[in-house]
Amino acid sequence: MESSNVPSPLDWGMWRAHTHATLMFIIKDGKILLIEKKRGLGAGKINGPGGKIDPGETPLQCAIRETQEELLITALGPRKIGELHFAMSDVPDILCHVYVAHDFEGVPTETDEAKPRWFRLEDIPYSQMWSDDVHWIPLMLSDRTFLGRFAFSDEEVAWFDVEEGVGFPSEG
Ligand SMILES: CNc1ncnc2c1ncn2[C@@H]1O[C@H](COP(=O)(O)OP(=O)(O)OP(=O)(O)O)[C@@H](O)[C@H]1O
Repeated sequence: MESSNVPSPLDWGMWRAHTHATLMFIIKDGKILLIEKKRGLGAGKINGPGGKIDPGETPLQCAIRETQEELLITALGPRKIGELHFAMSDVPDILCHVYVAHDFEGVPTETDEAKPRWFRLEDIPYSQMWSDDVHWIPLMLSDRTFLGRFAFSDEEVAWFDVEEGVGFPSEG
C-alpha cells in the first residue's frame, strides 16, 4: 500500500460520491490505448475512454458504451481492476470504476470527444495525465486490483492512499 505520510483532510467513512463514472483501458501487444480528451472534465489531458454512468446502466455497460462512443470500438472481455474515489475541491466528487480489456472489435477512430493514441507500456505520458494516474496505473499494468482514494486541491493530489488486492464482484 502506497500513501501520503500526512493525515487525510477528510473522513473517508463519511465520503459519498456525487458522480459515478468509468474508465476503460485496452492493453494489447505491449501497448495501451489512451485518448486525448477533447471536451468535458479533463479536456486536453491524456486518459482512458470513459464517462458518467447513465441512469439504469451498470458500470460495466457504461465503460463499454463510453468506449464505443469515444473511439468507435467495442472492448472484448473487460474486467474490473480498480476503483478510484476522488474528493475534489472544485467539481463534484467522483467514484470511478476502472476496467481493463485485452482485445476489441473495430478500428480506434477520432470522434468529437476523443483522439485515440497508442503508447508503449514503458512510455505512458504521466506528465500529460491526471496527477493520480501515476499512483495506480502501474498496479493495473501488473494485473493487481486496487482501491485508490485521492483528495485533490484544484488539479493536484493533496493526499492519497492506494490499497492493493481488493476484490470486486465479477460483473462489477
Ligand atoms: C481527478 N482525477 C482523475 N483521474 C483520472 N480520471 C479521472 C479523474 N477525474 C475524472 N476522471 C475520469 O474522466 C472521465 C470524464 O469524467 P466525467 O465526469 O464523466 O466528465 P465528462 O464531461 O467527460 O462526462 P461524459 O462523457 O459527458 O459522461 C471519467 O471517465 C472520469 O472517471
